[in-house]
Amino acid sequence: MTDRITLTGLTVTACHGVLDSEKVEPQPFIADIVLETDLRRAGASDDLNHTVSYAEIAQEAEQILSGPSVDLIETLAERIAAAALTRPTIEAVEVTIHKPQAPAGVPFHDAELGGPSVTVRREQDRQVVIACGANLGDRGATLRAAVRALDATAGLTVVRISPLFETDPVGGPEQPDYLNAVVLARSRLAPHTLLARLHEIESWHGRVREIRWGARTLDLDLIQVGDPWAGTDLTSDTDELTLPHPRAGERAFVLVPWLEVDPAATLRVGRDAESVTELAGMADESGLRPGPAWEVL
Ligand SMILES: Nc1ncnc2c1ncn2[C@@H]1O[C@H](COP(=O)(O)OP(=O)(O)OP(=O)(O)O)[C@@H](O)[C@H]1O
Ligand SMILES: Nc1nc2c(c(=O)[nH]1)N=C(CO)CN2
Repeated sequence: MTDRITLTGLTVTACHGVLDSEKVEPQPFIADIVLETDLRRAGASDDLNHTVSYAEIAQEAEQILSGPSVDLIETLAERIAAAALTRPTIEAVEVTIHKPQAPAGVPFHDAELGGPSVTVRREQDRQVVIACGANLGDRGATLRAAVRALDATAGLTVVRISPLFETDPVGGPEQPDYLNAVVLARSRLAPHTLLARLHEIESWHGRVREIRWGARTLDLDLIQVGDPWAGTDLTSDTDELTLPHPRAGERAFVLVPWLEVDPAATLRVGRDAESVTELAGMADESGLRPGPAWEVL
């Protein structure tokens, strides 16, 4: 995403440095912070909750800069970047720390903006689980194209693709059998950006939403973002986006392919990270059969 929020010239006088004199004689430290984040939703809604408050980021950085003394400006940059990345909507952050009056034994031309600086860039990197299904048209070709489109998404890398399963439809009106698969990916993208991308790929394949659980050319569901076992997964509880996917834990057509790409997978159920193997053991697997090989599609 090329959208950015930029904070330039945040200045704090503090005692960071390797030299003993720097520990007692305050000098200015200046931070420039660039947050990479998808601003389309906030731009459309005018809602602060859909973006990141620059004031919050600035105050947090100010606290780090005026906090306990450290030796290196690298440490300050790293800490500011790590704090910014705790927000789910920030895809990446670049932090530059200037130390214009650093005692380096040489004169710098500009006492306010010259001198040494360090820049670090850190990216979000989360595991993403996406369930894919199709039961209209050339199901295999559609799923193949969808996986390609996922992998072509900037900020998302497909890591593993499960085998295809031929599955009986679960719920909804009478309809043809599905082909289902699960894709494991890594991504820096915020959950709403991921969802928007899944909808975009669905729409390229003529996906329409008329009947709940009705037949569809392509269905891409966001099952989980982050790792519940490590406590790093993201949750969301709106109709627009519910994370983890509220019905994933009982769907054999999601759980069984998921185990193929991650036998140790866990799914958040309430406060717990539950083993997907155990959940699959409780789900009704009778409607699942091996599907065609991806290679023959
Ligand atoms: N985790 C999620 N993944 C995909 N869509 C979601 C998720 N949470 C909420 N939604 C919302 O659900 C709405 C309906 O999605 P969709 O048409 O794919 O449902 P469905 O596949 O028929 O049913 P189900 O949600 O049971 O799989 C979408 O508008 C989407 O915004
Ligand atoms: N077998 C099968 N049944 C379903 C599927 C699906 O992908 N496979 N998707 C649904 C809504 O997402 C509803 N029912």
